[in-house]
Amino acid sequence: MCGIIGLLLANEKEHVNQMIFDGLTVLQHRGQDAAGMVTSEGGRLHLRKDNGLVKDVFHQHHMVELRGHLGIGHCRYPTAGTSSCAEAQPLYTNYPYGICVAHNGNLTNTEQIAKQLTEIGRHVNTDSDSELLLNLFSEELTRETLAVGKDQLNMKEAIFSAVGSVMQKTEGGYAGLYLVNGFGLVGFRDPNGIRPLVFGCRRSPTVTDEMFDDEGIPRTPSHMDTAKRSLDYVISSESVAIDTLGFQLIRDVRPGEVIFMDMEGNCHSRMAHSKSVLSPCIFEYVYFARPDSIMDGVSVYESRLKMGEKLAKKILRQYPDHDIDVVIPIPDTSRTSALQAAYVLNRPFREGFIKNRYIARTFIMPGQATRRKSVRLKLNTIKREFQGKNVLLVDDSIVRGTTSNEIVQMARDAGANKVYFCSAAPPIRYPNIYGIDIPTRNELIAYNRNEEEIAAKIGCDWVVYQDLNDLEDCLRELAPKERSFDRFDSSCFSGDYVTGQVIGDSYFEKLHDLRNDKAKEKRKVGPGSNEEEGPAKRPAQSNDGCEPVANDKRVSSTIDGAACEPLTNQPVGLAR
Ligand SMILES: O=P(O)(O)OC[C@H]1O[C@H](OP(=O)(O)OP(=O)(O)O)[C@H](O)[C@@H]1O
Ligand SMILES: NC(=O)CC[C@H](N)C(=O)O
Ligand SMILES: [Mg+2]
Repeated sequence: MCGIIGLLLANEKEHVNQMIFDGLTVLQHRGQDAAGMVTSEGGRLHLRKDNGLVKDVFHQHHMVELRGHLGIGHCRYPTAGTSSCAEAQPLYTNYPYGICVAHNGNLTNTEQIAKQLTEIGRHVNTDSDSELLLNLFSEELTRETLAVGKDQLNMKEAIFSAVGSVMQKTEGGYAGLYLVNGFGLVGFRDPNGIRPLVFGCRRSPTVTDEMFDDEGIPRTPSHMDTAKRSLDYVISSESVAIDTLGFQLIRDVRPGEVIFMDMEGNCHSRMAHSKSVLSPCIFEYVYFARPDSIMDGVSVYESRLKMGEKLAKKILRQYPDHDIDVVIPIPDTSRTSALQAAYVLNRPFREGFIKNRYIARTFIMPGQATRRKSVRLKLNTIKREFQGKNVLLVDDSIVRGTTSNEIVQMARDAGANKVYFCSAAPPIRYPNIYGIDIPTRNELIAYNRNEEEIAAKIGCDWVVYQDLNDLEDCLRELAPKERSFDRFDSSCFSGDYVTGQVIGDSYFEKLHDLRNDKAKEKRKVGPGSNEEEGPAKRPAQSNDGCEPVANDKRVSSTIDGAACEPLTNQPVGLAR
C-alpha cells in the first residue's frame, strides 16, 4: 500500500528531513519493507533509501546529509517487481532537471508502457511499475519543455500537460509525487481516485505577527518579501501525517487532479483527466488507513464504528437467539468495529488478546511462513477472558486466513467454550490489482468456499461476514453532502475492476505466476532484498546490491550526499 509524503518549505534555510522522517514514521503502517527520502538543496539532490523500517533506514549521519527545503519520502509495501533495495523509493532520473518519484498504487498496463519506453530508447532497469511512472513523466516533460524555447517555458503548464499525458497512458491505481529539481513538488491522483492523497499547509515559522502593522501590511520590503512566501506545503497519503506535523489539512487531491507547488510558494491545481470518477479503494477504510485519518471527507474511525454496527445487526438477524457471552477484538485494526459491535449486541467488550507493540502488521509482511510466525509472536491471550465462555472474535477482514487460523486455536487453548468469528469486511475472493498484494485467488481462504466451509477451515463454530452493500453504505452514509461517492473500488470482494479496461484471464494468470507466495520465495533474490527474510532482518547499514535504478539514457549523473551509505558521491546506476 505504501506511504508517500512530500514537503516544500518557504524558508530556503529550513530543512525538510526531520519532517519527512516523522511523516514516514506516522505512515509506517502502509509499508514496512523499505523506506527512502530525497531532498533538494540548491539544486543538489540527496538520497537515502534501504530495506527496513523508517527508524532503521535513516541514521543520524544520513539525516545530516539530507539537507534542503524540498523533499519527498516513501515507505514501501511491494506490489510489483521485487523487494530489492534497488526498487525502494524515491526513484531518480537525471533528465530533465533531475526528477524523483514516490508512488503508491499499482499500474496494470506495465508491459505496454515498458515496450513503448524501450522503443524510444529509454532503459528500464527493473520490473518496478514506479520506474515506468518516473520514465513516462520525464519523457513527457522533456517533450513539453523542448517544444518551447527556454524563454517561453511555462513550467506550470508543462508539468500539467506532462502529467495529463502520463494519465492518458497509464492504467491502474496510483497516487504519486514527483520532485522536479529546481521547480517544485507535484502531487497527482489517478482518474478513479483509487489510492488516497491529501495536501495541507501551515504558515511558515519565519513569518511572525510582528512583521505586519495593525492593518496587516508588511512593515518593511524585506518583511514583504518574506510574507509573500509565507506558506509551507505538505502532500501525504493520509491526513494523519498532516496533523502530526502541525499542518492544516486543505483537502483531498481530486481524482485526475494535479497539484503543483512551485519554488515561489504558489500552489496550482489542474484537472488533468476529463473522465474522472471518484472510486476510492474501500479496503483503505477496512484495514489500511489509520483510524485517525480522514479520507475523501470520511473519518476512517467513524466508518469502522459503522462497520461494527452493521455487522452486529447482521449477527442479530442471522442468529437472533445467539449465546455470545463476550466480544473480543483481534488487535489492532479491528478494535474500533469490535467496540461498536459489542455495544449493539449489548455484550461486554474485552481485550482477550494482547498485542506485542514491537511486532508490525502481519498481512503486509512478505512470505506466508513469516506471517504465520508473526501472528503467534504478536498476540497472546488473557486466559480469564476465554475460560468457559462463548466468545465472538471480531476482525476487520479475513484474507488468507493466517490470523484467524491461529487465533481460533489460541482462543480454544485459552479455554473458550464456543468460538464465533466475524469479519467487518465481506469475503475476499478476488485478486487486488491496484496496490494491495493479493495477487492470486488460490491464496485466499474464501476462494471456492462458502461460509460453513470457511468456518470449518479456520476451526470456529460459525463465521459471519459483512455484506458488501452494508460496507459501502457505511461510507455513503458518512460522505459529506457536497461529495457523495460515485462508486468504490471493491474489486477484491466483487471481482469488478473500476478501471474499466478488460482485465483478461491472461493478466491474472501472469500475476499469479509472478507474485504468488511460492513464486516469490523461489525467485532468486539479491542480497538487498527483503523477500525471503521479512522486514528489517537485514541490518539497515548494509548496502550490498543497493544500486539506484531508473537513471536516464543521456548522462550518467551523481546524487550527492546520502545515497545508500557509506559510498556517497558514487555514480548512480552502477552495481557495487
Ligand atoms: O487473513 P489474514 O491473511 O491473516 O489477513 C487479515 C489480517 O491481517 C491484518 O492484520 P495485521 O496484523 O496485518 O494488522 P493489524 O495489527 O493492523 O490488525 C488484518 O487486520 C487481519 O487481522
Ligand atoms: N503498494 C504500493 O503502493 C506499491 C508501489 C509500487 N507498485 C511498488 O511495488 O513499489
Ligand atoms: Mg489484524
